[in-house]
Amino acid sequence: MTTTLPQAAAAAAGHRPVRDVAVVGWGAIGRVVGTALAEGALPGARLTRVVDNRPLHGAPAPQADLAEALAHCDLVVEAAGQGFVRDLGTTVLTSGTDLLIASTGALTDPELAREIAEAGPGRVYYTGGAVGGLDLLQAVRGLGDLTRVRLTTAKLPATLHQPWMDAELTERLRTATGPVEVMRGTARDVPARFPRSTNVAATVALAVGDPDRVEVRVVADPGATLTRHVVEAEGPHGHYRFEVNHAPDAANPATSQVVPHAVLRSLAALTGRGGQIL
Ligand SMILES: NC(=O)C1=CN([C@@H]2O[C@H](COP(=O)(O)OP(=O)(O)OC[C@H]3O[C@@H](n4cnc5c(N)ncnc54)[C@H](OP(=O)(O)O)[C@@H]3O)[C@@H](O)[C@H]2O)C=CC1
Ligand SMILES: O=C([O-])CC(=O)C(=O)O
Repeated sequence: MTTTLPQAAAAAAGHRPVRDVAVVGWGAIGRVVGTALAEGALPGARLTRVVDNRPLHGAPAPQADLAEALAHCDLVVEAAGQGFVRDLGTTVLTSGTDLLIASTGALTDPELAREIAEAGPGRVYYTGGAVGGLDLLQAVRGLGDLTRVRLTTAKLPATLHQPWMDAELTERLRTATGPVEVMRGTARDVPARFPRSTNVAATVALAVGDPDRVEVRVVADPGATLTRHVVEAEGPHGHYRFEVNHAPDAANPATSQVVPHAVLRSLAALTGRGGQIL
């Protein structure tokens, strides 16, 4: 059994402290992340509690409410949805617990973004999730502002249907035989309209530093058996294009299969594991 030492003592003894992790949201992302942690996939982290709206059977750690989870962890992985970040993100941080967020779309609300940024002593982190190239876009900002940033997301129509859509758009999605543009906007307004499908826009905005600068197109494509995200950016020092095509999760095709593995990669960095590309 691994023993957790207090951080300072562990550092003095040359040991890396083991992070106690609670996963909130036991769905397409949380289930893979939590199972991997419980199986010891990440030596610097262990699963201590699982939080979900529904009663769980066979989870590899005790199910708990958030208060109990916070008493048994020093890091919460949010894999629940934007609502959790909005309602309970600051609760996690003010308890002194770090928070790794997947539902970055919640941060497009400027007031919440400010509250989360100012809350502590816990620290907030964001996973890159389904998009890549964010490290480079952040680095490029050191040379000056990007002048244009665009994200095009194409997904299967059923994953993009929303309660606010009118009958005509709903019918166009249902009967689409080719790509249908369902929204054009910015990373400020798109993630709130597609809360389970376009957090990537908000994540690109976090890398770029400005949600209003990121132009977003959301396309429903019956041929998109792979979910596609294309990030294009340009500035005085160069231009950049990152395209990813992901297999969707079988049970929840709104989410790409790679996302829990992006979360695990974020966790590996948080545990201070060497040999990481940061
Ligand atoms: N950054 C990125 O690239 C991506 C981010 N995401 C974000 O991650 C979230 C989770 O994705 P995914 O795992 O696919 O979603 P799933 O719907 O598969 O799983 C989410 C689980 O969390 C539960 N849940 C929701 N709200 C709460 C809450 N407040 N407290 C406890 N449990 C809760 C849900 O229960 P119930 O269904 O009963 O509400 C469900 O069991 C998405 O909603 C999205 O915001 C997703 C994909 C990519
Ligand atoms: O998983 C994906 O491809 C993207 C996604 O759902 C999101 O950004 O919310």
